[in-house]
Amino acid sequence: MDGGICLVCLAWYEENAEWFVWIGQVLAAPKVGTKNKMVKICCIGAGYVGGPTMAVIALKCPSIEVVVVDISVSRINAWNSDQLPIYEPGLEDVVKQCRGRNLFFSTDVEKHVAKADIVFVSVNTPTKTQGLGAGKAADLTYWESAARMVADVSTCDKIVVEKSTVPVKTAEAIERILTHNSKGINYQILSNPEFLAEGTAIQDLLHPDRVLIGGRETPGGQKAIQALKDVYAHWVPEDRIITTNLWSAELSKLAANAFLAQRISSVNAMSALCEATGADVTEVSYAVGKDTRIGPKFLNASVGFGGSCFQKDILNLVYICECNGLSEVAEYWKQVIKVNDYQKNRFVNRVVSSMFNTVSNKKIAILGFAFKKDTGDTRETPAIDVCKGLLGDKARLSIYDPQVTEDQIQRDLTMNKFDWDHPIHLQPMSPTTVKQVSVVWNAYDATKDAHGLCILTEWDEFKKLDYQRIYDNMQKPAFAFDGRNVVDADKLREIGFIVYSIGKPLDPWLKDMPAVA
Ligand SMILES: NC(=O)c1ccc[n+]([C@@H]2O[C@H](COP(=O)([O-])OP(=O)(O)OC[C@H]3O[C@@H](n4cnc5c(N)ncnc54)[C@H](O)[C@@H]3O)[C@@H](O)[C@H]2O)c1
Ligand SMILES: O=c1ccn([C@@H]2O[C@H](COP(=O)(O)OP(=O)(O)O[C@H]3O[C@H](CO)[C@@H](O)[C@H](O)[C@H]3O)[C@@H](O)[C@H]2O)c(=O)[nH]1
Repeated sequence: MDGGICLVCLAWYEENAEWFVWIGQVLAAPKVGTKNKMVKICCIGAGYVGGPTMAVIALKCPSIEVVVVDISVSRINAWNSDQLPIYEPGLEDVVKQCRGRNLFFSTDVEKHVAKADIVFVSVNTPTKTQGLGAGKAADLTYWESAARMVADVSTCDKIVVEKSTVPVKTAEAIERILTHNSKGINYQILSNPEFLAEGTAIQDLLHPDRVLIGGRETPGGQKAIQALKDVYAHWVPEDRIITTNLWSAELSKLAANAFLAQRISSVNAMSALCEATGADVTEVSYAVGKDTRIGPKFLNASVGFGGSCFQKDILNLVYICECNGLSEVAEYWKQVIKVNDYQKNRFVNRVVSSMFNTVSNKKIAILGFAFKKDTGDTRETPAIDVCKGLLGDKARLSIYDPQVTEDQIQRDLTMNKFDWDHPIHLQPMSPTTVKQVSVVWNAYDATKDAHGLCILTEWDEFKKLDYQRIYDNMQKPAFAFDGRNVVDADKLREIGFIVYSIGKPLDPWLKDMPAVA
């Protein structure tokens, strides 16, 4: 009789197995964001992304407690002081409104991770410098150690959010680490890549074009997506919150950066052709960008793109393509970086060849060192390559940037490629200095007695300088090389400068100089 009942049950269970699995997953999904429970968010990594992103979440969600944790004591101390560790317009105001209310910065990583419902992981994911995939693949050491720590210390169910930019399929690896010894704790992994740009981070976070959330297509995964959506819904319109599967979200981040960087390399490639033909790259960009299918943004020719993301993420994409046997696709994206390197070299060659083929012992003023305006960030800034190129030709450099310290500049000019994003280099380094380099605190000191000046960052103040005063205090002939097309070249020529602007018809002086490779 008993056996008969069991058989009936079994048949019924088999018929409804899918339903049972669904119910099981819903019950097992992390109990996050349920009514009457204050959601606790912890973000691992208090850097350029973790700090501003969490500050905006805290600002917009007063009912959520947000703690940002980091292993770097100096960074956390700075976040808790009046001198925030990063410069971003509007950031200080947001932090001041929330810090101590529902926004906290701490080095007590384990304590805060243990209790959090949602853990964002926003640690650095630099390019590997050694071993398999060195120079291309993403180094996930910091991500992996963060994930292992989460698994070790967790005391409640968690949604773990990939905020860092990671290779596609990373979530699978993270899932394995978390669930291998889960001690009954349920984890859901979400991919929620960040699209903010530095210098406009707060505005980008307050008014994002889109928020992307990728998760598993299981009921548990969907529930986790909804919990994160609920956080963003405090201020982001629903139609801007896109949900996808995990791999689409991970890959979309790399794709977006590759597309953006590709536009810059395209316009920079055109700038070389403009110089050779007498076309003007600004006019070409304007005409091309007027096509609504192309659009006007991100078409400014420059000395090259910089920043911690574009090169790293494209190299990562190239590596993933190669690993998947897609060598033609890998080659296609590699070209974006090759053109960027070409553009930086072309600029250095132009400076040297214009100045009688040598800058040895000549003073060159470098105006701007950050990778773009409104940030003090120098990671992968084109200024590093340009300065190293000029130093290679034995120039003496006098550098001015309104937001970058002497210590940072010296460190950047002595560091090896790809080393900058590894935590050991976030610590103070031995005071090796490049003797041919001096760092000054205004553009007039930098240019005094200089043979030439190079504008490498588009800081607004460089548009408004008194170029007559600068010219009067420089050696003659006085050269101006505008790597960002910020100055009025005609006005400078009237003053007496010999001017080079990226992608513009060449000054007669430069035309007569030997061809630039
Ligand atoms: N900078 C940007 O504009 C930007 C924008 C979008 C995405 N991203 C991506 O976001 C991620 C973070 O970038 P970032 O610019 O904020 O980097 P960052 O170097 O400024 O910050 C990362 C922080 O993580 C900390 N950290 C590393 N391992 C840790 C650990 N195990 N526990 C605790 N803290 C740890 C480091 O000390 C550092 O302070 C990267 O993957 C990057 O590609 C960056
Ligand atoms: O028309 C342009 C636009 C930008 N740049 C240069 O490109 C680099 C990158 O600029 P930007 O993209 O504005 O700054 P990032 O902070 O590096 O932001 C990029 O990288 C982030 C990290 O992944 C992403 O989140 C952002 O969406 C993406 O724009 C800088 O050197 C700019 O000067 C140009 O040369 N020409």
